[in-house]
Amino acid sequence: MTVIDIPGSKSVTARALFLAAAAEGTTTLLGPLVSDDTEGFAEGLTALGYAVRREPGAWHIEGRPAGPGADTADVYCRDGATTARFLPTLAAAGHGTYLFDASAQMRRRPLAPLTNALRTLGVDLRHGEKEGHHPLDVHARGVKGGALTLDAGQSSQYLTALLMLGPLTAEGLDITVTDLVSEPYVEITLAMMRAFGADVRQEGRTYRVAPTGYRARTYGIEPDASTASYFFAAAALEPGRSVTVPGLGTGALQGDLAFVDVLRRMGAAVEITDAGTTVRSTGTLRGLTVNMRDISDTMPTLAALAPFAEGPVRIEDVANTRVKECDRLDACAENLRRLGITVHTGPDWIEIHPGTPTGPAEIATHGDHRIVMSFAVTALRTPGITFDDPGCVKKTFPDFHRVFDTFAHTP
Ligand SMILES: O=C(O)C1=C[C@@H](OP(=O)(O)O)[C@@H](O)[C@H](O)C1
Ligand SMILES: C=C(OP(=O)(O)O)C(=O)O
Repeated sequence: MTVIDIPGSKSVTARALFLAAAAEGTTTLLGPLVSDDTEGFAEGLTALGYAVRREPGAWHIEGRPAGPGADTADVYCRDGATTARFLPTLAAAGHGTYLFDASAQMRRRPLAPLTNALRTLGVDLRHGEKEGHHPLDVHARGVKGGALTLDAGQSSQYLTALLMLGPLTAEGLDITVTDLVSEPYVEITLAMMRAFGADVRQEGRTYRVAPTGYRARTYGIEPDASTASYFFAAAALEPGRSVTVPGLGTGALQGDLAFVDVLRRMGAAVEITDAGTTVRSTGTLRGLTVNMRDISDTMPTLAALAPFAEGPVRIEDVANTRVKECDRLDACAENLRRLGITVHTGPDWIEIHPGTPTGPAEIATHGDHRIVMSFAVTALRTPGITFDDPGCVKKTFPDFHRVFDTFAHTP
């Protein structure tokens, strides 16, 4: 059995940084993810005038309940959608003029439902080049609050950003969603807001947030469940292998841990305890049809594992994976075909047929960390796989190649 220590969750670290910055007092985050996304978030906070002190294993943030310390700031959000969507929302609660920009891909990714909602709340917000996209200027003068209707059918991050804004408004916020993807990420948001002292209630499709502000605390970041999926998939693939990820067990916040239920349906042995999760190969990997709307960051992991299943693997309801770091449905199909695998795709689905992937082949990463980490699983059984941009794993797991290679060579 191999035990793998997975770095901290990107989603939990990003929320914790927002909540800590908005809280009364100084927060210490234990085990934050150190990667391009979360360093970009922390640097964005620093640019906005928050005091963030980073030491190995612990980040300390002095909260500013009244909003950013800077009157003006230029914030570069890099490639991280949590940064690009959460930070302008945090800044809106303060007083000042803040300019936000992001990577070329992040500029392409949608933002309009969030920025329109902020405008409905009275925030003076202007898009610099294209309506509904980065770059944007926020002329902040506090947010009164009120009621909103939101379409979060393309990204739950719009809802998360607005929920976290709620306690910082003068009168509170009621948000009614007409559509919602990636719902388990909203559960993370609600749990973490409450852990920082917020009063937020869900009544059907309406979320009611009271204007309480947040309280600082010491907060431990759990390992990243999406990152763990590559190791779980590798364990399910390799006869005789098993992997245990400590710290991701029954109490885990992240919905992406449900990826192990998909592996269980395919034939892997899965055990989830209070202490962690273990996946073991049984030598069987069945095909299946699975809806991954709730856990779509693990769609590429399953797609890359799929050729080794005994029957076709069909993944449904994942349209929003087309607006992530790349168009992930097309990127998975393109790369599987490069390996000689038969694949069909539709607007929101992909179907992968059993086959023996054959190299040599270069994987077109499209700068997407998840394409690299997913096809590293395929590469365990496919000699000759290389990546056109292996370094793009820095977005969430800079040390991925070393850790995965060590894992692959440990019996
Ligand atoms: O809130 C979050 O931390 C995230 C929500 C999900 O995005 P969508 O809601 O856009 O699917 C997920 O894909 C992303 O990696 C992180
Ligand atoms: C989609 C992702 O990231 P984000 O939307 O936070 O940029 C991801 O990490 O797979």
